[in-house]
Amino acid sequence: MIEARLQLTRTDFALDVDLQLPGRGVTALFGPSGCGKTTCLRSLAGLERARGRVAVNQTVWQDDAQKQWLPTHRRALGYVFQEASLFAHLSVQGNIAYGLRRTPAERRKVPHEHAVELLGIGHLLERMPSTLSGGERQRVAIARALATSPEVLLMDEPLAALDAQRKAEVLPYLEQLQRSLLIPIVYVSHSMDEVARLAQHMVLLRAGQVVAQGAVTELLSSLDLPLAQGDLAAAVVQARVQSHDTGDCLSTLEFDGGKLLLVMNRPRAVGTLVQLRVQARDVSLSLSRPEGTSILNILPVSILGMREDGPGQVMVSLQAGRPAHSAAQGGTRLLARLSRHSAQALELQVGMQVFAQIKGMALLD
Ligand SMILES: Nc1ncnc2c1ncn2[C@@H]1O[C@H](COP(=O)(O)OP(=O)(O)OP(=O)(O)O)[C@@H](O)[C@H]1O
Repeated sequence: MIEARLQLTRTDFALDVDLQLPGRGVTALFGPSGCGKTTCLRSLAGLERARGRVAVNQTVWQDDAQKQWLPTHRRALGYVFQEASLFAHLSVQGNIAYGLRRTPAERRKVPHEHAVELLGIGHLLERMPSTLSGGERQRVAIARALATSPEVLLMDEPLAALDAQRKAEVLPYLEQLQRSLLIPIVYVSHSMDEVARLAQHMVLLRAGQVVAQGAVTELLSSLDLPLAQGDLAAAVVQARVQSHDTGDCLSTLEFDGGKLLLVMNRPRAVGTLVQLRVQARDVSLSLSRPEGTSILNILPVSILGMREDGPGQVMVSLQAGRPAHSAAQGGTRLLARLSRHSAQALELQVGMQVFAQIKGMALLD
């Protein structure tokens, strides 16, 4: 668990946040350019001198009320910058060993071979940084940060300096880290695709303040947040591959709310976890189950909320798998963007059970 209360004032900017971040998985710091994501991350690391309190797993890194302050090198953290900052005069092996030397023996929990293996850089150990691609350099920088056995990994847009191909090369390693590490990762990004793919938790920042923090799937579909507004609004669905029909290239995916069918040219193994992005504009609603339609995915859903969304449009938040009034937790959130005319014609109301037709969805990988 990471708790941080941070305040910092600059001429044109003030950071004032109170964060409670889970002790596992990836938390994304998300928001528009200049909202304070990097400042927040640097303040957590002690690279900026914000006022307040920071505690990681009950270890206090900073508490101004108690006049406590640990400098960055005494905080058990790994920091990955946008551009990998490797020591040019040291080999890959030397760079990783440098991180290791910095760590007291009693704190070494991640064997250096494990960091090397997780990032797939075993074959690069003798190489010098100048001979590496951008993606490889960044993987080495992440391994070096991990080799220090941090209690938390702080990453500031680690993919931002990479082209699309390099990004695609590094992303699977980040996913792997997320799955196999027991430490939390705080990940700055302004790319919703990255957030949807990597993060389970999200802090939404605007002008130095927290607009909302919570599960990514919930924040994406909260009608009172800007993420669930406009033409690009989308929900993320976590699912598991249940079976694959090779004849039709059609996979059946199981999720908390039912089953979905997806044409997959490159089928994933049964049991694989996948994430799907379902755009609000690709979901339409009907009062009864449509028949004789080419649409593969039709789900019974209940209406959680509705909100005007631009001229003549309505955004509807939906719950698949559990009735809206059910006390049971769970189910999966979806969004549908409809014309106000249709919403009125169907007399849609909060709490109603309807059918969602999903015209398309994208696999996030
Ligand atoms: N060293 C600095 N001195 C003065 N102002 C700064 C400094 N660094 C950042 N700022 C300002 O502080 C605010 C927050 O910057 P920050 O870099 O944290 O935002 P961000 O959300 O990470 O932005 P981006 O997505 O563009 O990287 C901005 O208004 C920025 O101009």
